[in-house]
Amino acid sequence: MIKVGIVGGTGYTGVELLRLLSRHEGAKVTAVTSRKEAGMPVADMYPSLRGWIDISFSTPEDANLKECDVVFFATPHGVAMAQARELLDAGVKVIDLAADFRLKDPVEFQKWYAMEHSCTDLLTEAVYGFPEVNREAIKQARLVGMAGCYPTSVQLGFLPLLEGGKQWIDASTLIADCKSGVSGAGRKAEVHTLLAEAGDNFKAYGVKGHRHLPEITQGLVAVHGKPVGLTFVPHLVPMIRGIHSTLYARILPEGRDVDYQKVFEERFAHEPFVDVMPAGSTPETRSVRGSNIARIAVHRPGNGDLLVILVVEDNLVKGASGQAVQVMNLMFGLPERQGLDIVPLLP
Ligand SMILES: NC(=O)C1=CN([C@@H]2O[C@H](COP(=O)(O)OP(=O)(O)OC[C@H]3O[C@@H](n4cnc5c(N)ncnc54)[C@H](OP(=O)(O)O)[C@@H]3O)[C@@H](O)[C@H]2O)C=CC1
Ligand SMILES: CC(=O)N[C@@H](CCC(=O)OP(=O)(O)O)C(=O)O
Repeated sequence: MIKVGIVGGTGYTGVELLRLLSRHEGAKVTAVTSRKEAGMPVADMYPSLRGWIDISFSTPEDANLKECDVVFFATPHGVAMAQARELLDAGVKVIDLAADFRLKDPVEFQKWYAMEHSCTDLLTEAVYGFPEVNREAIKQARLVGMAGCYPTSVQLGFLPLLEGGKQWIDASTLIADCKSGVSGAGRKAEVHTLLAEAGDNFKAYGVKGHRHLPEITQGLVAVHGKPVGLTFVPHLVPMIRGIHSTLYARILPEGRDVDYQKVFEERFAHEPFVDVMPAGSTPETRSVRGSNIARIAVHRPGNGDLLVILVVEDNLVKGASGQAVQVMNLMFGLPERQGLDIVPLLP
């Protein structure tokens, strides 16, 4: 049984890890931290976990994290990089849900996250937590920087079109028009996520530049092997969970005769958590709610030169904690689907 520690167990991704791991037959949560709620039983704060999780929050100092086999950081950016070295030296594997180990270039990290990277020596070793591209590297990794929520959906949608340097679409004019539910902003109190601000409202943000832009670009360039130009516009929509990404790509003459439905179906045929829907489908965020599945539909309106790819995921599951459990399974040689065979929740 893998002993799991979670730093930041009171936040939305932390409690989602607790929910998923409570049913995992190969792993047990032995330590979970909160600075503000230390001493409180997890089930007192989250009664949905009564009968499933029987431990209390500890301070990060008291949590005996070095006795775990793996520690998840479900914390704000900057926390994992301060503790990763010590845990790795103690033989503990580390999975960071924040962005500390996503960007390979520390200068880019400082530019987008407004903080200096405190352990740049680990950036080379860290593996990007995106199984559909990095599965083999993840299996060997001690340290994984999980893909972000928007970056997971956008990269999944563009992957089959760009991988291996394909020249079917104009890679310099990609567009990702993305919408997220408010749980994407975390549980901390902020004015813009109040019901009276975010409810019955729909707005774009980060249009000038969002911190996920360099992460998505880094990933797409790595699979394409050539420069990529992306316009990424996130929006906040009045729902709790879910991301809906509408992606646009201009087809080049070389790509006019390609059967894109077939390309997507073949690319993801063996992926346990990516569902390519039948031609003409319009996936809904509620069709993946609570599950680790991303659903994709490919459209070519009027059989013209523009491809429209629709991707939905649950930001807290495939966009965060579910994908992190998928990565843990790979790192420990467990079946990839273990603990993640979940039917989405409707309505
Ligand atoms: N929400 C989402 O959809 C997604 C989030 N992520 C990333 O996951 C991480 C967590 O996000 P989310 O769960 O939404 O955040 P929340 O704000 O909901 O929770 C943050 C958690 O971290 C703890 N924490 C805060 N500061 C520190 C610190 N300095 N040291 C130790 N613990 C700390 C908090 O508890 P306490 O203060 O009591 O210690 C709390 O449990 C973030 O980096 C986020 O970017 C990734 C993908 C999707
Ligand atoms: C709605 C909302 O605010 N979403 C967050 C992204 C979610 C998140 O926490 O980002 P990571 O995946 O990088 O961890 C944002 O735009 O900053």
